[in-house]
Amino acid sequence: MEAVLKLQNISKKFNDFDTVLQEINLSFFAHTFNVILGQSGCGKSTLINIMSGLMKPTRGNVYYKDLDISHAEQKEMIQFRRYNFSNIFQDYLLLSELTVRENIELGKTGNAQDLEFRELIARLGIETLADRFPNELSGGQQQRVSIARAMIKNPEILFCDEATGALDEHNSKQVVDYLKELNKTYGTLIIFSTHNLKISTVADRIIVMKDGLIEDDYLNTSPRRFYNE
Ligand SMILES: Nc1ncnc2c1ncn2[C@@H]1O[C@H](COP(=O)(O)OP(=O)(O)OP(=O)(O)O)[C@@H](O)[C@H]1O
Repeated sequence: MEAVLKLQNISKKFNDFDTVLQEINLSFFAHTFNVILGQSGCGKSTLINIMSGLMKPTRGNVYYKDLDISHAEQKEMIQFRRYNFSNIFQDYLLLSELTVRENIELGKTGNAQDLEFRELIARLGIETLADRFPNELSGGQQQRVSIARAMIKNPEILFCDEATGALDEHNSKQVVDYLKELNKTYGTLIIFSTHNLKISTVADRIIVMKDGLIEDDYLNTSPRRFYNE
């Protein structure tokens, strides 16, 4: 099977002394749900930023299929990311003066690849919330809106950096169940970072990070669902 995303010898230093990532080699395959598991400060966000093209590595290369995205010009990268990648973060980053529908529609490309709005919000269990404003929603609902905004362009890869970090256990499990559903329905390759071992059990593959290194990398033969079984 050919990798969709391939990291070769990725290292990152923020100054001459602190090496945050050391010689990381990883390949990610189409339609899979991957978790990067590690304690706070081990380098998960830095790795996700580099592999999604938001940050340049100090050394090494990131390939999307045959394209080296780690050395692309910023303008080229913005255009590339617009159609192929989406990121979600711990903060939902919704615009408070826009409704849920308007926030989600910001993510559209206007191309045929865009998903159908109604179907997508139904898959995320937020179909009754389209006309509300973000401050009328719970944290879990706001994160599902930010997932819908990221997903509406039907990206090939969805990067989720501590996307459940601000949620309680119940809402975290619900959000990862919904992500799993999107991964199955649309075939989106998901790369999800977390420090929460329980949350990682939904994944097809678990990559364990420690101090800027990959400590373990294994397939999960029986990925679980929390609620929607
Ligand atoms: N822009 C930066 N400048 C200097 N050091 C940085 C910068 N960004 C991150 N670091 C350092 O890199 C290390 C890894 O940080 P990173 O945010 O990647 O870890 P993490 O595993 O995502 O942690 P968390 O789960 O707390 O977000 C930390 O020691 C952090 O202080």
